Amino acid sequence: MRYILLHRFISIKGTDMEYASILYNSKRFREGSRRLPKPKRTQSLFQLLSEVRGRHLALLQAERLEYRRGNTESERRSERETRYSIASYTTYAMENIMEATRRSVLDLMSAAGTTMSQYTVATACIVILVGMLILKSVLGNKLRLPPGPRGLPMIGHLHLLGTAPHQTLLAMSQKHGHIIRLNFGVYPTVVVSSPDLAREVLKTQDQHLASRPTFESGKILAYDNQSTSLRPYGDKWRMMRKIMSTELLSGKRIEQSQKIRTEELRNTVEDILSDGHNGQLVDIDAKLTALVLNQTTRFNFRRRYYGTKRTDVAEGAEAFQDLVKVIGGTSFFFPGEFFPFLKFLDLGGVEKKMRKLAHQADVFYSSILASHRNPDGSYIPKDSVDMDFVDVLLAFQRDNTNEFFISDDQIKASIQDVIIASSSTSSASMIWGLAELMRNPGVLKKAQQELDEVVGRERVVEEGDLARLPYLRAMVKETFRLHPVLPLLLPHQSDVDVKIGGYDIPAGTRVMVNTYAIGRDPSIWKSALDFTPERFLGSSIDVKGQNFELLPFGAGRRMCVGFNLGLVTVEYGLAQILHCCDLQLPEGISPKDVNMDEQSGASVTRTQTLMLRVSPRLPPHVYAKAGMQI
Ligand code: HEM
Repeated sequence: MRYILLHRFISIKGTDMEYASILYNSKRFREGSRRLPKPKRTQSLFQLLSEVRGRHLALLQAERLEYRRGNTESERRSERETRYSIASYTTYAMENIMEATRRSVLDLMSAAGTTMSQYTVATACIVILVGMLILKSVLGNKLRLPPGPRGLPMIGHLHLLGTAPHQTLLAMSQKHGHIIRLNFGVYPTVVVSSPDLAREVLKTQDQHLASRPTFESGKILAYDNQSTSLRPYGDKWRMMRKIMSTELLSGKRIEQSQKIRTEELRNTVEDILSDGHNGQLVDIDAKLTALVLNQTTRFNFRRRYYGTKRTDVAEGAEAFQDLVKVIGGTSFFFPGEFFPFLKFLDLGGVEKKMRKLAHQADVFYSSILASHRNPDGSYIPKDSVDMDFVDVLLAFQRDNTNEFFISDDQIKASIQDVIIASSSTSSASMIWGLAELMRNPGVLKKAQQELDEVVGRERVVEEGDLARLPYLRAMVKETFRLHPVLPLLLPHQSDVDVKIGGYDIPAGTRVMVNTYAIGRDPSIWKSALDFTPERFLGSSIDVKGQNFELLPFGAGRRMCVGFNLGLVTVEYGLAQILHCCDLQLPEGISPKDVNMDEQSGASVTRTQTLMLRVSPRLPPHVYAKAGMQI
């Protein structure tokens, strides 16, 4: 406390407070200070203060540099140890400023009544000044925090969130306003729910809010939060993001991978129609999940792990499918995530389960890396069109001219990132779209009519046709509006004190944008809860992060790096299925009975599996021409 109060008059800035508390809480830091010699009695308060200030600022500067580099917590810790001596001196000096101040006061008292020396007068002035500054920082620095519901001691508002937090937060914003402040365990969190506030977070203040919180689950499951999506904002994050956007997700690479998308889609249509033969119900969730996972793993490391009738399913397919199922079924909600001081108890054994899962996943990622390193030490030539994402990362690792080294763990974290980020989102979006179409047969009919008019019935739809299918694309936007699969985006975190909507948001606050609430706001959207793609026809509203009323991929620095790929995957996938398949609800179920209940996991999905009757829509020779055996 003394450290923090003194800190405030040495350098009064939010981020510094965060660094200071990290340092103050470090055990080695405090131990170090005890080993240092006592201050000289002759050292004046002035001398002590200026020395402390110099050393203290050097330390803060170094700490800031680490933050800017985007180092994870363990990387920051190890670098901090090397600056241990500066840190310990600072604490030692802080302790002794108190001592010097006490001595000055005693001097002042003993000087009273006798001749006051110049030194005593100056010291008295400083003591008064320091006292005033401390008082100001304690009393005068009242923050204007956003409103919010009353929370419970310790747990804050965690108990209110339920199984679909975005819905609870929408209800709270209707009661308390478009910006609310909550505590999730020990973490203060601000949630905004209007386009204007979203713009402030993701555009105006983007620079200060582009970091991510440190997740306890990410420490275990994402190699100490080393994935692009979880890394703190800084140089290392920038480097990984650049590799992803230029090497993996550039327009050219997406175009080159069109063949993979087409082949996998045709396999899926074949599979769906074969399963639906004789009026059998088809598990659409399973088919679309397998589709996107095959597209993703082929695109990133040339393997496919799903497909019952095909021979090119890779070795270890069962292990991969099990892994995906376990990740999907694991709850990342555990007490240690919100109360780090309870972590050692591992209540419910969740942490133990996560460690087992992390080990299982690591074995799989290690095998992918091994298969990309030829036994004779040769590699796929740089700039070859056959290079996949893992090849690109390994080439980067070998190139020692780069500013940062990419470790194997970092590559594994990136493989996991692309698998989770691309598959769970794209398949869930397609399933939501199909469920809405089954609830709205008029929209389904219009979308299929457009396909027949533009593509006809003598060939199957191609990715190049999408530009000429405005209704289908409007239908996809409407799906994103009502069913954003990451409705709160990923949490952002402020790294300095900022203002949002006129409220003070102290450094270290987690900030979320409720795109679900924005998408359903009746003051923005007419008949907000109806599924009406027509609202986007002739409208300039897009999903590319420029229109803050529609943000399925976020906006700004942390916007989804794969949004182009995600969008084309969803549009092309839906177009192909709608064009090739006649879709019917199970007998006895009417459109209004289609259940739209939601559950939150890696992304927001339907609670019920979408089961449909499916039959061919096109003449048999068209499927044969496209290489499908129907
Ligand atoms: C329909 C499909 C997709 C949707 C709806 C979606 C949505 C999102 C959203 C909302 C975010 C968080 C933005 C924020 O925090 O402000 C995000 C981040 C991310 N997405 Fe996607 N995404 C999709 C597909 C993909 C694909 C195909 C990839 C490809 C690899 C991908 C990779 C990522 C990554 C790496 C991040 C983290 C970016 C960062 O923190 O810098 N996503 N996505």
